[in-house]
Amino acid sequence: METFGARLHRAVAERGPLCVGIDPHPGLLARWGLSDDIEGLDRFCRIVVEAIGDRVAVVKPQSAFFERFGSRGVGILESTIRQLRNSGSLVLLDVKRGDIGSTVSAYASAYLDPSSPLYVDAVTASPYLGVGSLAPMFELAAAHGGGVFVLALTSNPEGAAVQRAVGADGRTVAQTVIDEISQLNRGAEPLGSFGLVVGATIGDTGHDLAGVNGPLLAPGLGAQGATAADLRTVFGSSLPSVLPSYSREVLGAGPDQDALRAATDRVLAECRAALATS
Ligand SMILES: O=c1ccn([C@@H]2O[C@H](COP(=O)(O)O)[C@@H](O)[C@H]2O)c(=O)[nH]1
Repeated sequence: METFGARLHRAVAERGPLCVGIDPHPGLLARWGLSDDIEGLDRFCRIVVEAIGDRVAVVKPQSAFFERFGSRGVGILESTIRQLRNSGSLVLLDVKRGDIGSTVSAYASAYLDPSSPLYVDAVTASPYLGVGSLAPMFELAAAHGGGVFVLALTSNPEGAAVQRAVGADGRTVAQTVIDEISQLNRGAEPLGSFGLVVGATIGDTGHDLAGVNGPLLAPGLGAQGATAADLRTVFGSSLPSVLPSYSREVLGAGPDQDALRAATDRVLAECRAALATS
C-alpha cells in the first residue's frame, strides 16, 4: 500500500504544489448567481470539481459550509468527495477534529476508513486535547494510506495567544506539536504522511520546522492577505515541503470554468516561482 506521503509527493510532482479549497460561502453563492440552499451548494461544487479537479494536486472541501445545510449538505459533501476522487485529485477534508482518544477513534472511522461514505485521503485535526489524543487518527491513517494535518501555527491572528504560549520546558505549544509530528514522520520516504498547518500570514516566528519530514499546509494566501512571496519568510529552508492553499482567491473567479482554471493556473505559477529554492 502506498502511503499518503508518497501519494502526495507524486501528485505534487505531476500537478504542482497547490491545494484549492472548496468553501461555498453564502456570499460566493450569491456572486455566482446561485441560491443559498442545497441546490446552489450542489451546483457550486460540481462547477468547481469539473473546472479544476483534474488539474490540482489536492482539493480541500471545508466541511463547515456543507454541515450548515444539515444532513443534505453532508450528502453533497459525500458526492463532492466521490467526484473529486474520480477526477484524480487527492481530497483533504478540512474538518479540524479533535477530542478524547475514544471519540477521536470514531472521527477516524468517519474519515479515514475506506468503507465510510465520507472517506477522504486526509483530514485536518486539532491538537488542543493533546497530540497523543489524536493517536487513533494517526493509526487508522497509517493502516489505510491516509494522512492527517495537525494545526500548529494557524493563519488567524487569534491563534498566536494559544499556539505561541511557552511551556515549562521553554518550547511554545506550537513547537511541541511540531516536534511530536516530526517524530511520527521519522525515516519516512519520500515524505511522511503526517502534516502540519502553518499559516502563510504569520511571518517569521522562529519555530523550527526543519525536522518535520511531512507536508506543511499553508492557508491564508489570497483573501487573508498573504502572498506567495511571503512563503519564503514563513518557511525558510522548509519551502520544498510547503503545500500552498487558496480558497476564495480562486473561487472568486467563478462561476465561469475557464476563469476558475485561469485563476488556478495563475496562483500555481506564483507558488512555483516562490517555492523555487535556488
Ligand atoms: O490556519 C488555518 C487553518 C485552516 N484554514 C482554512 O483554510 C481556508 C482558507 O480560505 P481562504 O478563502 O483562502 O481564506 C478556510 O477553509 C479556513 O477554514 C485557514 O484559513 N487557516
